[in-house]
Parts: sequence; structure tokens; C-alpha cells
Amino acid sequence: MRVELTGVTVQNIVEDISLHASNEVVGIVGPNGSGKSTTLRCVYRALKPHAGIVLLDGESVHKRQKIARDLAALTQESQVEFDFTVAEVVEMGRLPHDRDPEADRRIVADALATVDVSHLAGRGFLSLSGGERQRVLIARAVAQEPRVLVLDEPTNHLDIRHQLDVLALARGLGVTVLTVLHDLNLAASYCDRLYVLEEGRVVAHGTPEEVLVPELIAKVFHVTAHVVRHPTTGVPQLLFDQEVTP
Ligand SMILES: Nc1ncnc2c1ncn2[C@@H]1O[C@H](COP(=O)(O)OP(=O)(O)OP(=O)(O)O)[C@@H](O)[C@H]1O
Repeated sequence: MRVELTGVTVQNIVEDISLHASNEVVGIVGPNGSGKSTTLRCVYRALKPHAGIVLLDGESVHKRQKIARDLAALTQESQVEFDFTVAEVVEMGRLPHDRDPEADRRIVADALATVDVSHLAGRGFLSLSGGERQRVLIARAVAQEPRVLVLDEPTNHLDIRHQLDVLALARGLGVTVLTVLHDLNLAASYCDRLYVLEEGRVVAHGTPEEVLVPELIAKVFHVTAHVVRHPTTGVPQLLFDQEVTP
């Protein structure tokens, strides 16, 4: 499924953002406060842009009926207020679909296993650690079987193994993934293309190799970076000097 933002503007927070993603993993990176979450909010309809348009397969997200089924979002606001069990939380991913108890049970069990939280199925969500909660919310998104997955810092709270697992999982779904990531090396490893935001505007986009160059890193993040090749994958990775630049 194709996600396309054209000229999206929200107050003076983001201005004239245009980006697209189509059956690929697209990362949004940028410094704190550069407008990454605000951009994603326009995609999962938590915000209506003041100008511009967000299309899913050519249809405005604000008019589309089936968006609850097609799009799953793991966001900064994704929370569970009441103490549902983990299994119940993941079952919520099936709500937008027509009910099929047997298939739903299987899909939920698969999602729990895929995200390595089957052993937590009977636990209360609110008793979980931050990382466990994050993985359960990812399992809920997986159980939804979306065509577009929107992730706002999905590796938050996760240990390194689970960071790698979650991003590999998102890639392996084979759907359109639009994700905000702070870790530029993870972004380089798991994203097909990146958009770099600075002060509410897209200042660069392209493959990680095209985008993650020392000049851009210095300009946008104010740090000095050296690009090296990962010894086994060949993916560009960044090493940072300790001093920040003005
Ligand atoms: N509802 C709001 N009212 C006023 N300002 C807002 C609102 N939402 C976001 N902002 C401001 O807009 C800017 C962009 O916020 P946003 O959360 O989109 O940034 P971000 O790139 O996701 O940041 P971070 O990396 O810190 O999560 C910030 O300066 C933020 O304080």
C-alpha cells in the first residue's frame, strides 16, 4: 500500500512535508523537536494538517473508511489504560476485522510468539516492564495484519536484541513501514530510504548511503561523524566524535 504526504503543514511545527512510502521501510530521522512525531500523527489521523494531504493508495486518510484495518500505529501515545491481560491487548488488534474466533486465536498466538511475549500472555499489561509493554504493543500491531505500519520510535525501552528483532520483524512483514528512529545506525541497517527532518522541514531524503554523510550529520545534528562499512553487511554505519559542533 502506498502512503503519500504532499505539502503537509501543521501550524508552525511542520511545513510543507512531502514524502512517500510504498511496500518498503522508510525511516524519518532528525533532531529532537524537528517534527517527526507530528508528521506521523498526520498519517494515523491523530492530527489533521492545516494544509496538504495524506493519501493511502490515492485516497485521503481523512475520508477512508477502512483505515482502522489497513493501518496500525505504534505511537508515543499508545497506551493501555486498564489492566487487560497481554493476550487481551494483542486480541484488540483483531477488532477492526470481521470476527473469526479460530483464525483470530491462531493469529494472536502467532503474534505473541513472533514478538517473543508468549510467556507473558496471562500477565496484566500494567505489571510489565517498559520493554515488555513495547513488545506487546508491537504484537498487537502485528496481529492487526495491517498494510501500513506506522512506528514512532519502536525501539524505545528495548534491549539491543529486541531492537534488532523488532526492526527485522517490521521489515519481514513485507508491508509499508513508516518509522521514526533516533538511532541512525539502526536506520541505516533496516530502512530502504530515509527522510531527514530539521525544524519541521525535509532537508534530505534518499537511501541511507546517500543521506547519512558527514556533512549532513554535522549540519543537522551538530556532531562529527565518520562513515564506516559494517564488516559483514557492508551497510554504512556512523562513528561519532565526542565533541559536539556549534
Ligand atoms: N500540540 C502542540 N502544541 C504546541 N507545540 C507542539 C505540539 N506538538 C508538538 N509541538 C512542538 O513541535 C515541535 C515538534 O514536535 P514533535 O513531537 O513532532 O518532534 P519530534 O521530532 O518527534 O521530537 P522528539 O525527537 O523529541 O520526539 C516541538 O518543538 C514540540 O514542542
